[in-house]
Amino acid sequence: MERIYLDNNATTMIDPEVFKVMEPFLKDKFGNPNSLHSFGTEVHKDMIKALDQLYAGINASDESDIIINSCATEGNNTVLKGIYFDFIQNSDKKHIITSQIEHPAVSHTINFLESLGTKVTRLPVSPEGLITPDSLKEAIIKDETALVSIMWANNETGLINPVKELAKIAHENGALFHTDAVQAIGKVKVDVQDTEVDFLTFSAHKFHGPKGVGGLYIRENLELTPLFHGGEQMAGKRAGTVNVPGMVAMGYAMELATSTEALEYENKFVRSLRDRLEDVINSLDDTIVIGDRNYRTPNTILASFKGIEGESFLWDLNQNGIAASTGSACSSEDLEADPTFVAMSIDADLAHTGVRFSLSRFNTEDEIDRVIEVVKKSVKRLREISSTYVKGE
Ligand SMILES: Cc1ncc(COP(=O)(O)O)c(CNc2co[nH]c2=O)c1O
Repeated sequence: MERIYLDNNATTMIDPEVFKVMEPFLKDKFGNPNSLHSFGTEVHKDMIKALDQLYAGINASDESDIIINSCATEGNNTVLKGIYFDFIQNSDKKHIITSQIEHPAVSHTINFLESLGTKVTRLPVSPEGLITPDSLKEAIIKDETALVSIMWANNETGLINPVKELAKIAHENGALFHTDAVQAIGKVKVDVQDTEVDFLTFSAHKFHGPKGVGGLYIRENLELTPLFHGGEQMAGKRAGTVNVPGMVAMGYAMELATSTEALEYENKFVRSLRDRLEDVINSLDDTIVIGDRNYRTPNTILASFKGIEGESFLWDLNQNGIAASTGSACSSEDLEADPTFVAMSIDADLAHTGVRFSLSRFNTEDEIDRVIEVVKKSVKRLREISSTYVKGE
């Protein structure tokens, strides 16, 4: 059976063209870039090219930093624990503001910092599922709030937060602004100069690069105590031998994912596939799609099917060769109601029925045609055998 992959918010396939660029650095060009001999120095120009691609991809200024690390989880920890070391522990600014719907890489790290004495405010989402500037204005404490950390786009709903406005409010009150942009890169335009964010994190495997490599953007004239200590790699900002194959691959993946043509393809063709599937889901009885599609990343649907446990639906889809998820794979084993649904005060029984479909540029019209047929049959079958579902109740 041909399998259909619709879980791209969890991870994406490496673009074959990216793999071609990466392969030599997994074979002949294996040198340690810190080595002074030719095996080390011969990879420098490729690393510089990769950095140029990353800077261009998010429109970072030459004076800013992009640190190559292992993933967005590391980047989020670096920012949050760096703020703890440099502000919470060593200044009058002891308050961090975040949201109730961050990925665990942010929320669990902030929970840990709270256990160490950090004052934390977790902003609720609006009924539309967004973090509003007004909610930040109410919570921020001038010259006491050290950092505001709000994700650019939510991994479960795809909903996009107004990071430019939120960063402005943070700066007006003497706070720095971090955004976890994992779900935004390659889907919407990410411009760190236009939005004036101070820290931004991303992972290559979310935009058709390899797993195990990510990036942390740090605005010019800012420094944080590093998470790792050791060698002098990344000018002492991130110790450890650089993952050259991953870095080179991530640079090219960033170029391919953020070009004007790529973003146009994502927001026209991929979105048209998403909208076609979403329209069919909306046509089914007792289903809801979370969030206004015009305020979501173009590839994501988080839908709730009354009377059908999310896990059961996923199993049925998987039996038909279709890969989706109940939300973040990091918590897909967790049957707790999806925090996003709870934060948006969606009925508890619906919160257990969330299924996320996340498309990519590698999906086709024929695939979506088959997904639509399977979804309609699965929903019908699962409701027929449901002991709780009564149409319209
Ligand atoms: C918003 C966001 N931040 C951070 C991460 C962590 O990225 P990593 O460090 O590269 O693992 C993810 C991964 N999100 C998901 C992983 O599986 N399903 C998801 O939605 C994410 O979606």
